[in-house]
Amino acid sequence: MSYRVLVSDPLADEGLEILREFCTVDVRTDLDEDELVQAIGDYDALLVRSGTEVTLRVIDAGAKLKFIGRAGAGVDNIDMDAATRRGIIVANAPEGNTLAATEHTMAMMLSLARNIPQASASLKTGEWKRSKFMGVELNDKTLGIVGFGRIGQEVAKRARALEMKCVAYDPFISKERAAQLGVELLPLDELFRVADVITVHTPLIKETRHVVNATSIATMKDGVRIINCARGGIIDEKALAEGVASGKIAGAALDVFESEPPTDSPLLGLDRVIVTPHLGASTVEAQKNVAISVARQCISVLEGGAAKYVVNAPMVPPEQAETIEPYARLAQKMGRLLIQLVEGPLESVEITYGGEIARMPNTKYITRTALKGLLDPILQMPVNIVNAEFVTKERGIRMSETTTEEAQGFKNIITITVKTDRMTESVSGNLSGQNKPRIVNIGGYMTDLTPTGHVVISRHTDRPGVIGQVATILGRVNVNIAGMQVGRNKPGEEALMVLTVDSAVPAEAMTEICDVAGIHTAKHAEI
Ligand SMILES: NC(=O)C1=CN([C@@H]2O[C@H](COP(=O)(O)OP(=O)(O)OC[C@H]3O[C@@H](n4cnc5c(N)ncnc54)[C@H](O)[C@@H]3O)[C@@H](O)[C@H]2O)C=CC1
Ligand SMILES: O=C(O)C(=O)COP(=O)(O)O
Repeated sequence: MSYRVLVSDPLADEGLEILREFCTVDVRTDLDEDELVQAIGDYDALLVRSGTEVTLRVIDAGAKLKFIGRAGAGVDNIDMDAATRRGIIVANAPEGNTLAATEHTMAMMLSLARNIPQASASLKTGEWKRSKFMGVELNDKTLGIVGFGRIGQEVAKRARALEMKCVAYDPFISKERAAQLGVELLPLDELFRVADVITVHTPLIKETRHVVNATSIATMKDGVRIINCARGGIIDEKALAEGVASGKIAGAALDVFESEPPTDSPLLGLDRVIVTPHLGASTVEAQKNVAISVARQCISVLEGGAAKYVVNAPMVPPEQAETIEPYARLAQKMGRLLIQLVEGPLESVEITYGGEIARMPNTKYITRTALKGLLDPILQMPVNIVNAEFVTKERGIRMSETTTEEAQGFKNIITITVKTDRMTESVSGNLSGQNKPRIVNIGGYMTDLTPTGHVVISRHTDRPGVIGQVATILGRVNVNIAGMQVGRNKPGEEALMVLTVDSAVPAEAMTEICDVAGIHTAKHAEI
């Protein structure tokens, strides 16, 4: 059991059992931030729910951390930039608790409409007040759904069954998808104007912070009811409390809060506000689902594999992996070759996808592996698929990815061009029959190189005697030449020579080769 996993929020036994088969697992749900910072250095993975703030300090202290798993959907409690910079894979379990959160939302809406929590509490104190708890029907009312993703859509299906009219706002969902579910997409301001009940189901991001605020509340119907089973912070709690206190808002149902647990929130003192302590995902079924999902992803990542729901790196669906992976491996080798051919700090990297590969949806993934190939050999920190783009940008290296139909006579071609403060170099590669990787062009000269092992790549004046001298030097240091290719554009001008050799070339021999009359540049590279 070489891997150690820290579980810092309650996780269902079904997940813990899977983890324990492969790892040493510590469940410690009582740690504050300082204690977590103290402890995390010993662990390869951290699994959380919403109760743990995975801050920059925690991530920085997690020297061995490779994986942070969120047993649930929302990842706003994890410092994503910090994890990404460190190359730590963050994954969640976004599907496992959708129905639990949906059903909780429906329960909240029905409770709001019929004052069930208040009536229950009143009766338990010995009262019998039937007129005080007069409710409203949901039938025929308009439900406004802000955020029409997994939960928003499931809520809509159930609200339609209650014969509510459903309208939704989500800038990333098509009208057609909404129409299939009998839902009309509206601009947000219009949704706020027409809805009798508003429920929010977005992630908490800067665009959604306080979307329900004093200004938007003023545009809503008098007597509107508002539900938040998504994230505290999507609704401005102060504005909500004022709206409820003034009677503008007939009631609010909250499962989540800006600060959890909410201590001195004015909302807790209002009769017309019903609350639950972040119970949206708290069903036996959902907890089993999310625990199993993160446990499996955790083990897969620790064993060098992929995670299904990575949040901070491009994901390749399993059915596309077979096509994409060989290109990713080629691009990584091209990056690795290029970095050994150039001198000086990198200024820009340009990656062009030509031919059929240009139409594939996962070029971002290939780009990151190319960047890993380029940067991993020269940086102290490990560069991987998670942090490759982040590290590139952080180092001020301009990066561009272009796609074109033009494939220079091949079916597919990838070209990587790098500029440093003193030179430009490019490498093109493709996959030939049976996905065999080839380097087909270096710096504008055609080649046909299998990218493995040691190579010497030189530019020289195309005249008799130069190649012979290089071969003599290599012979003298006992480096066997396995293959040779020379490319030139015109006789007598510059030519590019690629020598595949069976072992590394000593530095002194490379210096000697560079000094041969007629040699312009010469580099040894291991691909
Ligand atoms: N109370 C609880 O225990 C639970 C809460 N949640 C929370 O519910 C929320 C929704 O979860 P899912 O439906 O699973 O996520 P999802 O990712 O399937 O859906 C979120 C939707 O919000 C949309 N969106 C993004 N930016 C938007 C914007 N600016 N305006 C409007 N819509 C925007 C996205 O396009 C997406 O369709 C999340 O905040 C999640 O953390 C989820 C599960 C349990
Ligand atoms: O999945 C989510 O986004 C949730 O909010 C559920 O939170 P929890 O795992 O119950 O702390």
